[in-house]
Amino acid sequence: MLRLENVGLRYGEGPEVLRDVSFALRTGDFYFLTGPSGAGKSSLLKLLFLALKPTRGTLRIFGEDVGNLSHNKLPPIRRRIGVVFQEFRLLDHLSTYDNVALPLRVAGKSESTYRRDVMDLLDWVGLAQKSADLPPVLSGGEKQRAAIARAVIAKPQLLLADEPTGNVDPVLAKRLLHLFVELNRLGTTMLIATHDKGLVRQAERPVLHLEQGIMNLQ
Ligand SMILES: Nc1ncnc2c1ncn2[C@@H]1O[C@H](COP(=O)(O)OP(=O)(O)OP(=O)(O)O)[C@@H](O)[C@H]1O
Repeated sequence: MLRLENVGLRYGEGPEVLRDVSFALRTGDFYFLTGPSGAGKSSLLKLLFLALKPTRGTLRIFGEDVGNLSHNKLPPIRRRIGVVFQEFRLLDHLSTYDNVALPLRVAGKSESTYRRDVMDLLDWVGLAQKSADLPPVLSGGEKQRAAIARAVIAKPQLLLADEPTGNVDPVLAKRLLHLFVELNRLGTTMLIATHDKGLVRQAERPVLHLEQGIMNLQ
């Protein structure tokens, strides 16, 4: 479902921050992405979410050579991908409920078909009491859980998550891991960037490790 061959990335005229990265994910895979700060994890996730294009090499997602696709071909591919951004990117003028429901609304679903699912998911991530609140009054960990709920609500084919447990305590991290495992069991391919060694140990999934832009399978 996703294949990188000798992918390189540089920002402007700067040095390469990803160098000859090659790996493939098959449908149903569950990988962690680790590496020290500045290794290139977020940059790699941005490539996979089509926010950036490789400066060399090839990147295929869902069979499409996305490095060479025109901009108007990208949105339908993006809609098949759920993303948890490191900085959450919630919409401040929408309630927590409306933020989480957004991917379903954008997909043209009517509220009566998803209201129960959104409330159940908010309940699972411990935000049922906050469903009417706007993001600016949520704590960092609450925003993170809302961002995760929004990324998973539409059961995407691929989930990319950047430090999804960076702002929550170990008990909540375990609960969120359970959510990712369940989503993966239902067919979503997972790539989760994390510094959380406990999370990686508990999940017992393979690890892609980036170091100065070079990737190794651990
Ligand atoms: N927009 C940008 N313009 C120029 N350089 C950038 C940009 N974004 C990231 N970089 C550089 O790319 C390199 C990799 O950064 P990236 O954010 O991908 O690392 P990371 O592994 O996700 O780090 P962290 O764990 O701290 O989030 C760093 O040297 C960073 O300074």
